[in-house]
Amino acid sequence: MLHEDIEKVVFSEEQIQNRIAEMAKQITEDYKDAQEEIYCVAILKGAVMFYTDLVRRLELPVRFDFMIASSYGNGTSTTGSVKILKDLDYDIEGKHLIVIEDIIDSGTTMNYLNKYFKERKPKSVKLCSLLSKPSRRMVEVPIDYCGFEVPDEFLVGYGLDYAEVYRNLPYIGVLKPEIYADN
Ligand SMILES: O=P(O)(O)OC[C@H]1O[C@H](OP(=O)(O)OP(=O)(O)O)[C@H](O)[C@@H]1O
Ligand code: HPA
Ligand SMILES: [Mg+2]
Repeated sequence: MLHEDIEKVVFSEEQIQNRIAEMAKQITEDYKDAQEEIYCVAILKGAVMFYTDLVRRLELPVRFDFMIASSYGNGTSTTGSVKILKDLDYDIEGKHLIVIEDIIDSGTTMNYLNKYFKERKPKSVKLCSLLSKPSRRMVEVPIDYCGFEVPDEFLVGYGLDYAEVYRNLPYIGVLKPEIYADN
């Protein structure tokens, strides 16, 4: 039903948490002299776990903001069309923005959102993603802080879903092939 559906664990809870601690240290160092507060924007739902674990380790004054963007539906490849289901709460003009994502896969979502952010004239925008799957990239997306590069496998857990399930796993893994509806 949950753990039983996992074929293999790709990153354990401990590996994820250790890497997040390193990333948070780096970000804290990079922004320590920033005069203004930092706007940390989670791209939900996938980024929920990573966001909350990362921001609590940042030793910086940050503001929370959330966008909800969706493009995968119930499948394992992008539909190519990104829907914004919730917009930012704040006006980001002149602000430092750190965009926090769970995964950059084809790059479609972040390519779309990058244009959207730039139109709103922030002072700076950096992208922080726990995972990157470079072999699937359809459009180039520069990642400023990347947790792990992953091979071409559909991953679940730690925020990542298949058909909205498995987000609550504390680790990241690959499902057994028989779980996929299109098999
Ligand atoms: O680089 P891409 O190919 O665009 O894939 C990455 C995006 O796909 C996932 O979101 P999804 O649309 O599944 O929504 P979710 O966050 O609610 O799961 C993930 O959280 C990223 O936002
Ligand atoms: O590998 C993935 N797993 C879950 N959601 C995703 N969205 C893009 N890539 C993935
Ligand atoms: Mg998803």
